[in-house]
Amino acid sequence: MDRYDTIVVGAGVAGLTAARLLTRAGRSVVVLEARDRIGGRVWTVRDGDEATDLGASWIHGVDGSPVAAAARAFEMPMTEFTVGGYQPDSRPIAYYGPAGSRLSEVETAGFVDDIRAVDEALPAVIEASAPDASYSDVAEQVLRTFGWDEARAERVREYLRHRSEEQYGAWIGDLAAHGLDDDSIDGDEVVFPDGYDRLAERLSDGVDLRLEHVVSHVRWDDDGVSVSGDRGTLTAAAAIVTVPVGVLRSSDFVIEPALPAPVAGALSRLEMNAFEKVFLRFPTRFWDDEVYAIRQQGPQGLWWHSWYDLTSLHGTPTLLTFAAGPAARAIRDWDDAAVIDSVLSQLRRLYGHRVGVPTAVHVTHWQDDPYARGSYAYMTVGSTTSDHDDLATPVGGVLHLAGEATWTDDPATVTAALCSGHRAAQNVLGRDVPIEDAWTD
Ligand SMILES: Cc1cc2nc3c(=O)[nH]c(=O)nc-3n(C[C@H](O)[C@H](O)[C@H](O)COP(=O)(O)OP(=O)(O)OC[C@H]3O[C@@H](n4cnc5c(N)ncnc54)[C@H](O)[C@@H]3O)c2cc1C
Repeated sequence: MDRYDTIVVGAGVAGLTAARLLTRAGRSVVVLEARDRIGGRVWTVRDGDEATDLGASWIHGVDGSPVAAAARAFEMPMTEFTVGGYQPDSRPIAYYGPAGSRLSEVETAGFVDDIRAVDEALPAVIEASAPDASYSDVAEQVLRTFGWDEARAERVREYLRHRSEEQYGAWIGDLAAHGLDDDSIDGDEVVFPDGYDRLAERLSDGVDLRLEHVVSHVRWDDDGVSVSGDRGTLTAAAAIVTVPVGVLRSSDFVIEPALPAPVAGALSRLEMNAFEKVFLRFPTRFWDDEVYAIRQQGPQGLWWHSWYDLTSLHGTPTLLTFAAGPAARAIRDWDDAAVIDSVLSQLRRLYGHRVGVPTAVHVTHWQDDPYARGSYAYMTVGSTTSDHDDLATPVGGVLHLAGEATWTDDPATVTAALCSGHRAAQNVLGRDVPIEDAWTD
C-alpha cells in the first residue's frame, strides 16, 4: 500500500490495542515493530509447561479492570496472587532481622505498626509539600515528627527505600513525592499461569504486523506522517507512536519537527526506571509454607531484601526477587551466574544448607534492551501527575503518542498501555469507540 490511514509504531499492548480498534473500524493500519516478537514489555518465556513472565505479571486489582475484561474474553487462566502493593503485612510475610534470624510475632507487629503510622502521616505531608519535593524529603519530614531513636527510624527508612525501589524502580531521592500511586487496589490481584503474552497474541488477531522493522524517524506535517527506518519509509494520514519513554528520549528515535513544548516538557520530566526480575526454581521448598513473601532487614538486605513465593502458579517451588533502582544499576554489568550467586548467598544467610541448587533461573535485562531502556517510566522530582496525559496531546492533529507513560490514572501498567491505545484510536477516528471492541469479535 502506498499510503496507510494509520501507522502504529510498536506492537506492545498500547500499539496492538490501537491497531485492533482502528482495523475493526475499517481503517488501513500497519504496525511496525522493532523486535522479532510482539508484546513489548509483556514477554513470556516457557520451560516446558511452565510460563515465566519476564515483563508484566500482575493485574493489580481485577474489579473494573479492562485488562481483566480482555483476559476473561480471551479465556486466559488467572491465578489470584494478591500482593496489596509493597505493604508490611497485607499477606503473611516472614521477616528476618539484620542478624539473619526470624523476627518474632511481637517484633513483626511492632515494625508493622511503625510503618502504618508513617503511612498514615504521609498523605498530609505530601499534600503540603513543595512541587519539587522528593519521596525522601517527605519521608524524612514524617520521621522527624515521631522522634524515634535512630535504629527505629532507620528500620522504617530502609523499608520506605525498598518500597520506592520495588514499586517504581527508582531511588527514593529521585522520585517525586507527588508521583506516588495512591496504592488503592480494587479487587483481587491476579497473575497468568499460562503467560501474559496471550493478551498480546489475541489483541494482534487480524492486525497487519511487520516485525523486525526498526523505526528511526517520524516526520509530521499538516498532510500526515512519514515513518522511516531500516526497511524504508511508509506514509500515512496519522501515526500512533507507542515506543517507551527511554526510546522517545534517545537520539536513535527522531521526531521532526520536534515535539511542541508541552509534550516535550512532559517527556523531559519522565524517566525510565531500573527494575529487573530474578526467578529461581528449586527442587524442594526450604521456606515456610504459610508465608507468601520473605523479607530481610538490615545492611545485608541492601539489594536482595524481598522474595515472593510463586509456587502456587505451577506447583514448582519458585521464588521471585527484584533488583530495583540502585541495585539494578549496580548489577547491570554482572553476568547472570554472578547475579544468581549473589541472591543465593543472601538466601543461605537466612536458610543455610537447606537452600538447594536452582533447577532453572531467569534474570532480566530491561535496562540494556534498546527497545525498552528500562522497565517503565517514573515521575522525577519536579514533574506533575498531568505530565502523563500531556504526553498524549495530539501533535498537529496527525501524531499521537501512546503507551504506559501517557496515562495518568494508572501509569506504568498494562492497564495504562491498553487505555492509552484506546484513547489514541479514538483521537485518530475523531469519535468514541467502546474499549470492548478490542476484545469482542
Ligand atoms: C519487569 C517488568 C515488570 C512489570 N510488571 C508489571 C505488572 O506486574 N503489572 C503491570 O500492569 N505492568 C507491569 N509492567 C509494566 C508493563 O509491562 C508496561 O506498562 C506495558 O507492557 C507497556 O506497554 P506499552 O505498549 O506501553 O509499551 P511496550 O510494551 O514497551 O511496547 C512498545 C513497543 O515498541 C517497540 N519499539 C521500541 N522501539 C522501537 C523502534 N525504534 N521501532 C519500532 N518498534 C519499537 C518495542 O519493541 C515494543 O514492542 C512491568 C514491566 C516490566 C518491564
